Formats: sequence, C-alpha cells, structure tokens
Amino acid sequence: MHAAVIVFPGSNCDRDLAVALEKAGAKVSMVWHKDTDLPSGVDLIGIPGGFSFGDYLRCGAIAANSPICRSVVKHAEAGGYVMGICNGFQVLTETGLLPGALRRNANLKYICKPVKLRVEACDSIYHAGYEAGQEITIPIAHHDGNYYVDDAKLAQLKDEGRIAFSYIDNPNGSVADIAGVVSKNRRVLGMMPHPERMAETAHGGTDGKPMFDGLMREMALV
Ligand SMILES: NC(=O)CC[C@H](N)C(=O)O
Repeated sequence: MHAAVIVFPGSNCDRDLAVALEKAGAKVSMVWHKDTDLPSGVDLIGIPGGFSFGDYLRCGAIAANSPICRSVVKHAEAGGYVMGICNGFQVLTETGLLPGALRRNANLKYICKPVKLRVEACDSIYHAGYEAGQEITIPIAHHDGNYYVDDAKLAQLKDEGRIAFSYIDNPNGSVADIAGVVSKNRRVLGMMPHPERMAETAHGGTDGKPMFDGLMREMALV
C-alpha cells in the first residue's frame, strides 16, 4: 500500500503519521503542499496534524487552498482514501470533503491530554482493527476541536452511520460528542484525536495502532 503524507508549512505530525503508516507496512511518500500532483499509484492520503500556515484565517483554511489539495479533492472524488488527523480534519472540512466545521474549544483553551473515545459502529477501513462500542484512549492537542454541524446535517450523519468516534467525556464542546466523521462512501475520515501518537509502547499506549494495522489489512483486499 502506497500512502502520501501531505506536508504544509506548520505541519508537525507529518513524520509521526508517516512512521505509524510505515510500521503498519505502508510505503510512504512525503508530498509538499506546493506540488500539484500526487505520486502515481497512491492508495491513501494522510493529512497530518499541526498548525498549517500558523492557523491563520481559520485552522486549515489556507492549507485547503494549497495546490496539492486540488489533487487531494480529485483523489477523494474518484473514490480514493484520505485520512485527516487534527489539523488534517480541519483541512478536510475546509475543502468541503467532510461536513461541518471545527470551532474554538468551548473553554477557549488549548487542550492537550489523552481522552477516552467510543469506537462507533461505522463500517470503514479505519474501524477494521476495532470492535464497535470499544473504548480506546487517544490524545488530543488542539484549540479548535469543537466540531459543529447543524441539526439537519447531524441527523444525516447519524442516519448514514457516519459518526466515526465519539468522546466519552466531551473535552471541547463538540456537537453530539463527535470526535471524528467519515464521508458518505466511508473512504474519507477526519478526526481530532491523534491515533499516530498512541501507536507504540514508547508513546504510553497502543490504542491507535489497530487503526493503521486494520486499514493495511483491509487495503490489501481492495
Ligand atoms: N495538533 C494539531 O493538529 C493542532 C490542530 C489545530 N491547529 C488546533 O490547534 O486546533
């Protein structure tokens, strides 16, 4: 499986995401935001966490208009896989590939701590390594993680089984405790918590590792 990790000025989790994917067995190419084309044969795009363009305008808004993001959108629209973590989730909402927006945390503070998540019943490759209803601990590190969708879109996300992960004890004010969502075809995932920061024993826990191992297993079957 060939993954591309996109790097923006201000990305700071690009290497972590690349390492997590490599340890699961992927070949990873790092792709600079000014590039216009993805390497040929890319199966999965990873949009990493960080503070792209200093979080100016809105988190992810400038990155979403980078040259490479036109190719990211094309890849997703053609049915390709894309995972966006933290700032990556913010970028994906700004491109319109995922619904909703990430607003300032309800307490107006940057929050950096491990949180408990519930794995929702969502049949995506990103869930293959988990059981529905499983509780996992994954760190968050954001000031704009307060997920918002209006009532109609929330009802649609619920009806379509597109809530990927929920907070057990909501840290940031997100609507319906939502920590992550998927696209209608379940191939685009956005989540605020960082599974790549909980993927080996030295991280203090490995609850993020099944996401990478599971998606590798599933992609071998696609
Ligand atoms: N860790 C991150 O990706 C930070 C996300 C984002 N820039 C925020 O603080 O809200």
